[in-house]
Amino acid sequence: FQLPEQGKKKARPAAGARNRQPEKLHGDGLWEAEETRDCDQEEILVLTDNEWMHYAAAAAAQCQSSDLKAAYRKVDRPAMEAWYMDDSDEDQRLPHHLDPPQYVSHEALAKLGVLHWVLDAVIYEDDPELEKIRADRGYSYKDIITVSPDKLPNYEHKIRNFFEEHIHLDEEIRYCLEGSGYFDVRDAQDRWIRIWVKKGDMIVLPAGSYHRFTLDANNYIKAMRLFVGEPLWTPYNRPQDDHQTRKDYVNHFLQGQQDAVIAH
Ligand SMILES: CSCCC(=O)/C(O)=C/O
Ligand SMILES: [Fe+2]
Ligand code: NI
Repeated sequence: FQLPEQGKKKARPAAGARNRQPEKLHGDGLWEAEETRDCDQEEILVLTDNEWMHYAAAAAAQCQSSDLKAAYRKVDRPAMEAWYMDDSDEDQRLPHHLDPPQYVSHEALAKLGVLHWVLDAVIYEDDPELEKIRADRGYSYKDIITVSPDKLPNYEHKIRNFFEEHIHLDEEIRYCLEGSGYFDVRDAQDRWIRIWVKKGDMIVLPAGSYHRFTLDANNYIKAMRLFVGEPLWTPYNRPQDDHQTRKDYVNHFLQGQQDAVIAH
């Protein structure tokens, strides 16, 4: 693959893909890398998702400009989707969109303290970008969990517990290496937001945030679990409103957003 020269090249999703429903952007979508070699010469490369991942990763690794690096990372695959949930009792593995769907931006997730990166899961065993995040955030511990009916011992019991609304006293950090699943979080008005995590998505749910996890209809996820120090996976099921970790989360992330709604 050609690598970008600083400031000269742009990359964007294939034009046809932009008008499709967000779900269809995943998987077998094609990407275009538009390379401007000099002022009047342009070349469009059409790449598969996998090729594009490698192209973008290589470009980011060799590029000097941090602005350009960010631009390449941003478009290297479709954004992780999140949406408000309906309140139907149907199978938890279904998407549970509102009608019409109401998507939630990454900025709105960030206000709830939910962090997100897209990494190249193909190279997870030796990925400088992952190692940088681990070093920056002190994620000294890691292991891998596979959640599927045939791979996870005591599957039924565990999947039930994952879907009980709970908090942890530390961040919940998960990096999806294969498959997919839903992490549900509460917004400041206590509405459920469903976050669809797929291969390459790494998310952090803050300590004290109510959340739950379920597989989607594919029934399979392989994820890296990370932690600062010795891991504690203990869930504290809702209600935990008197727990100091919960109070700290509410004060830090939700209070301002709740006040803003009341002021309207
Ligand atoms: C994909 S990791 C399984 C879910 C989990 O570990 C957890 O703690 C959910 O809240
Ligand atoms: Fe959890
Ligand atoms: Ni993001």
